[in-house]
Amino acid sequence: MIEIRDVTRSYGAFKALDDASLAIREGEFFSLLGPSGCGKTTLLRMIAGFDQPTSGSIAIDGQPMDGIPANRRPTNMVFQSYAIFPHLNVEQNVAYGLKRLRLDAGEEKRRVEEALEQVSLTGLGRRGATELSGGQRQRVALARALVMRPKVLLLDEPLSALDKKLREQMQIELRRLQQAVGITFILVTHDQYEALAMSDRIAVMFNGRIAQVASPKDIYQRPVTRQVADFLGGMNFVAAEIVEESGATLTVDTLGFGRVKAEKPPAFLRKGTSATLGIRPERLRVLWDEERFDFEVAGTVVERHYFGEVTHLIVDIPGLEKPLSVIETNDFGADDIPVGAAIRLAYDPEALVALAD
Ligand SMILES: Nc1ncnc2c1ncn2[C@@H]1O[C@H](COP(=O)(O)OP(=O)(O)OP(=O)(O)O)[C@@H](O)[C@H]1O
Repeated sequence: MIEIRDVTRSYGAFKALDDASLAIREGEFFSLLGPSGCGKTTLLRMIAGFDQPTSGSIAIDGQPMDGIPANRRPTNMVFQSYAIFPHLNVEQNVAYGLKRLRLDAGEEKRRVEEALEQVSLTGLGRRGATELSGGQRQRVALARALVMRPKVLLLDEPLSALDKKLREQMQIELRRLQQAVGITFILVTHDQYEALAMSDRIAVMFNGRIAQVASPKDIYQRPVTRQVADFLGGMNFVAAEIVEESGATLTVDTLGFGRVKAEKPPAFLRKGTSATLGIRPERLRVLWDEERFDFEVAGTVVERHYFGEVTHLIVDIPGLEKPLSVIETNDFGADDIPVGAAIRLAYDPEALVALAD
């Protein structure tokens, strides 16, 4: 649907986007995720036609977009600062872009009503734009884009101005909306939870480069580099030495976990070189009393932090440079484990991922 091929955008010697290639599928909810300045808005603006690649090409629906201005592309953009017109009411705001299509009055009205219904604003059409909450204003901005029936809706941090609770509610609504209208959504965000919660697939970006493209689950559970792992929530890193490589499996030696097997990430990990293993804090489980597990590490609790439904334990493991971070639910009393306690932790070897540095 959208083919981005070897796209670079330079400002002088600086590359805001550096040789990015990406294929976004039709009907997909796709997110561009990364820290501030990584180039995600630059890429979105080039898809929209507000900016041109220095080199490389973008095609939408098989059509090369070189030289095609924004208003002739099958895309529509919703901005972070949802600039709706304060002197117009909701209906007029939504109908604004339709004017140049010169539809007859009945058809225009139908399309506006349909768009308002899609964003759950039915009945608020006559409301003044200034008489709306932040969430409602964001919906007007969405309706205004949807009413144009784009093939691709581009969203540049559309929820970042909303408070946390409303943002979470809008995330669910946006996802529902995308599934209902069935068009391709491309979202720019620096919020990993937002990307995980809404997307079919995510591209994680750093310094103008795409580091990984995968489903939320794969990005979270199978990050390919340390940087991706770190950006998407907590991760324990354990230094490892690669002793054997067979197909997709690596055998590595670690000080804390001993010799373990881990799935090989794509590219450049060779026998004899060092690597990093990663394991998420929630994939470590406290073993109680006589409970035994095939895969255990033993250590001492050095810190305990209570978070209501979970407790966060920091556990010092002999041989490990850094203590492990463990997140345990409180249903079995993890919140009662005292600092200084000797504990054992179970882990599933499948939860250990080998990461490229
Ligand atoms: N017109 C410009 N001239 C020079 N540098 C620019 C220009 N526009 C963007 N940049 C630089 O390109 C890099 C990428 O910017 P971009 O806006 O794409 O980042 P981003 O990932 O969207 O970040 P944010 O989340 O902060 O919006 C930044 O370092 C930015 O300073």
